[in-house]
Amino acid sequence: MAQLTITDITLTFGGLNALQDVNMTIEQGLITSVIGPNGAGKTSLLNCISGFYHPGKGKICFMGHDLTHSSPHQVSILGIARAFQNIELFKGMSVLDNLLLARHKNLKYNFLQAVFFFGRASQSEAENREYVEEVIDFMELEPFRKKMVGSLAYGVQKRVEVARALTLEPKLLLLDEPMAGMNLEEKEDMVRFIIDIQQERNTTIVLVEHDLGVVMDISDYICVLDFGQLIGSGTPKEVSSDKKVIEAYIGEE
Ligand SMILES: Nc1ncnc2c1ncn2[C@@H]1O[C@H](COP(=O)(O)OP(=O)(O)OP(=O)(O)O)[C@@H](O)[C@H]1O
Repeated sequence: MAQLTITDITLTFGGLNALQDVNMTIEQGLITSVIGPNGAGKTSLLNCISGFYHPGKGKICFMGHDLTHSSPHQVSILGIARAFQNIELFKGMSVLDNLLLARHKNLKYNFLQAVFFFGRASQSEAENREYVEEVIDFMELEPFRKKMVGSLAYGVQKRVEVARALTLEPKLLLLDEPMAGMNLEEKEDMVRFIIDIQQERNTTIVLVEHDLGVVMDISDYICVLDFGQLIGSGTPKEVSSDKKVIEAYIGEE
């Protein structure tokens, strides 16, 4: 079943079409990877889905909601979370505090209840903490929970970035190069986490990743962009034997 449909979107910067007439369907529960050479439009696509950019033309629908012109906050409330290519964490705060802060949007109490910390305020706070602790456990971040994010190894920071997105209880998780700059062991760990997020948390994943070995291994479906246009899509097997794709991208590797 389609969870997200992208219909004919075009995004222009000055005279440059970062995305041109792109159509894509993201199926619920699957890992869909978006690949393409540098500058192909992959991050621009994630920016359109997550409300940071608004396409000049076309439509983006998520579970029946038109989010073409929604803000990042509205998109996140609908159940789409994103882990950024450049880690977007507060480096001077602990892992636990970063995750609690991200979860802030779920607080369900008014100003008075917050000031006196009664009723819904204390209950909501307890539920948030419980959820964050579960995410810490799931992402195996227990040894780092009180550590400042800035003091952690890069691979662990990337894992915290994914955990931050998970605290929003996403139905759709957008991962922008989650393995960039990682060593082999860190990559293997991240691959395992991505598969667990899909299978155990029943979360749809859109993955932008340059490591084609990883992409071919874990994707259910692959979309290939080149100069802002969708030039191919299909299963890893279909895409890897698509002549146009080989010419534009895989042939370069
Ligand atoms: N804010 C912006 N202003 C102007 N041009 C932009 C902006 N964002 C992206 N672009 C341009 O749009 C095109 C697509 O960029 P985008 O970052 O989406 O590509 P990408 O496939 O993610 O590349 P990479 O793999 O290098 O991250 C590029 O030519 C880029 O220079």
